[in-house]
Amino acid sequence: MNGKIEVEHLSKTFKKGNVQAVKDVSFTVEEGEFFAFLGPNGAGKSTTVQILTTLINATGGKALVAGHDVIREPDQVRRYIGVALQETGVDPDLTGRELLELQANIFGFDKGAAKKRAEELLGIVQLTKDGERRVGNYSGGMRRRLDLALTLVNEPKILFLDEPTTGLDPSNRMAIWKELRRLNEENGTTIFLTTQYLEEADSLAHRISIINAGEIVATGTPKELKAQIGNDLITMTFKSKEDMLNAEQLMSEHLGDSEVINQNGKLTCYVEDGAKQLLTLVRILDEENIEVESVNLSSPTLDDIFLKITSEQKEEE
Ligand SMILES: Nc1ncnc2c1ncn2[C@@H]1O[C@H](COP(=O)(O)OP(=O)(O)OP(=O)(O)O)[C@@H](O)[C@H]1O
Repeated sequence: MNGKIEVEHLSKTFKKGNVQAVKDVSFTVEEGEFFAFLGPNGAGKSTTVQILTTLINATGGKALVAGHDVIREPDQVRRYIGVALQETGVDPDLTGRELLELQANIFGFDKGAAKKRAEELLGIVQLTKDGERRVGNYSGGMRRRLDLALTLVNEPKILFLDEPTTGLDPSNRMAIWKELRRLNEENGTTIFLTTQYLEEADSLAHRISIINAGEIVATGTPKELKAQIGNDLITMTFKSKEDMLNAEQLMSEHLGDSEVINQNGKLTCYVEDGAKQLLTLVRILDEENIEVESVNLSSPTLDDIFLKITSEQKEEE
């Protein structure tokens, strides 16, 4: 047994609607690695998690989890993994403690051991004082923390988390982040996490793959990904839409088409020598009497990379 995830040319087409949700995806997650799958709604993140956790079958390619084939040896795979999916159906009438004890029973703990494990896990996810409340009355954040505790009952070697913090307030998000970091660092748990939040992937993961429309479009450490898009980022806003469109044209002529992105009323561009380019651009716009409202020069964040890669893809399509 190893704590690796090995994926080769994985594809999934849903017959219903003929949707190709995952297209020829390959990656490896090393034992003990914290890996994030980052992508927008509908990118194929949940589908990939469902395939890797044996809940649905791929229509092409191959995946090994903990050294076992997800299609031929699903029972072996399930022995070593923990899964927290986006929607979990639990009985709302049971208390948090009862649910944890039930889960421990399913994993073969006897009554005493199940009680002990439930107590430990309630402590880890800071739900000890809410353990006797019915899960139906838990808040969203409490539910997520309970979901995480449920996945930890059998001390999985590999943990799959599908958007574990979506919709949570900052303090609940921080509590989950802290626990995930601890599991990865202290227990050596391999973690595969999907997220739409760039700062989440940036802050937690050793490596990130960006997935868009079923395809991996970039992979690297957060630092490598940031380095991919050039040194500096210039952002400008304009007094009017007309000025913005004219500026877009002029800036594209100066910098080359692919370098200027028009998004949410702003123009952004990635350049090697930010300060020098900024002066040139302002001069060009001024000559044409285009009124610039604000100008900003900064280093790129993961957010910017994501925007750049996905907008390049849209252009290709
Ligand atoms: N059971 C299904 N039948 C048909 N199409 C599906 C099914 N499940 C997912 N899809 C489609 O596959 C694509 C990928 O969906 P998926 O849920 O994997 O994306 P996601 O990245 O997890 O998005 P989100 O962040 O919204 O959860 C979408 O177009 C979705 O509509």
